Amino acid sequence: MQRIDQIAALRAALAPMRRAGETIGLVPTMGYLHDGHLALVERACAECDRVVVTIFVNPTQFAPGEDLDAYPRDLAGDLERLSAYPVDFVFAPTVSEMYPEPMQAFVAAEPLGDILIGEQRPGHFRGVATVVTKLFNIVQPDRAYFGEKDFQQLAVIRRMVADLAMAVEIVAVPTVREADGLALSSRNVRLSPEDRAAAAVLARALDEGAAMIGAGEGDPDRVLAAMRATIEAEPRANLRSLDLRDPATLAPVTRIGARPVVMLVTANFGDVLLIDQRVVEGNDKGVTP
Ligand SMILES: Nc1ncnc2c1ncn2[C@@H]1O[C@H](COP(=O)(O)OP(=O)(O)OP(=O)(O)O)[C@@H](O)[C@H]1O
Ligand SMILES: CC(C)(CO)[C@@H](O)C(=O)[O-]
Ligand code: BAL
Repeated sequence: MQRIDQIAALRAALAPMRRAGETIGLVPTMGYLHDGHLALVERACAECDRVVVTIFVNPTQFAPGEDLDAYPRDLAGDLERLSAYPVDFVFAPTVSEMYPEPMQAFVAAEPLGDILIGEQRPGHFRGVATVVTKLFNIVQPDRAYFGEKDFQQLAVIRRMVADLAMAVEIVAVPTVREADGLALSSRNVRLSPEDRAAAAVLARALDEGAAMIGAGEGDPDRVLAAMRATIEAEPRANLRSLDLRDPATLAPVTRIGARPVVMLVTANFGDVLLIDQRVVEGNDKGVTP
């Protein structure tokens, strides 16, 4: 495993591999790696001849006042964790390597990036779409791996790749969870012990919604009301958003039927914003019991 921090050096190292017909997998991350990231790495290693993991806390996806400075970082620990996998390159550029000059070209992710989390974090998905495009241009991967936990991010990237005819296959990896259901996230480390324990309520609410839908509930408002009550019963949770949407378009769903739906939640515990999601297959009853 080779650590590279220059764009030109990574391109030079990958070029002969690409010419030799080897497939290249890309796992973009912001570091502070946990088992969720490692599930992406493991999948990439299983499916691609060469694997590049990128570690870059991208400033352009953080709005002023967000947690850019507080975002956890541990490059030495990340390299140690990655050394257990057959990763070829860890690309960990500095901000000035990625953005040597103020940017004048961006990838807009609209309107999909303006709704839901985009309303809470204006400009976030423009920053994500732009840096992911830049990473795609640097690495030119055959496949790129993203977690379902960041469900809207995955939807934005899929649309970007389709709309702009990017030659990369997007692979979605299921969310890895703690024993109590909490989705692994780099930000979990910033939770107080009390908030960490309380945060499991998000996964419990998602389970509850899934169970209602599985039992035949067809009214999204009833599902969301039950989930909201569960989350609001936890005093440490500050619910920011709770939505039930079409997984492909993220459009609101008025009736749950045979088609899958996705439940999306964001909540603050202290100043830490957590997100979670769950896709449910829908039900063929479409009735409110
Ligand atoms: N629990 C998880 N299971 C599977 N994939 C995950 C999980 N958490 C993050 N990922 C994926 O890892 C990639 C890098 O994510 P990132 O570095 O932002 O980590 P993160 O833990 O999501 O951080 P944060 O939630 O604090 O933003 C993304 O594609 C993300 O969806
Ligand atoms: C995809 C990504 C690495 C872009 O900075 C980031 O948004 C993340 O870690 O999910
Ligand atoms: N996992 C998404 C990156 C962010 O929160 O900025």
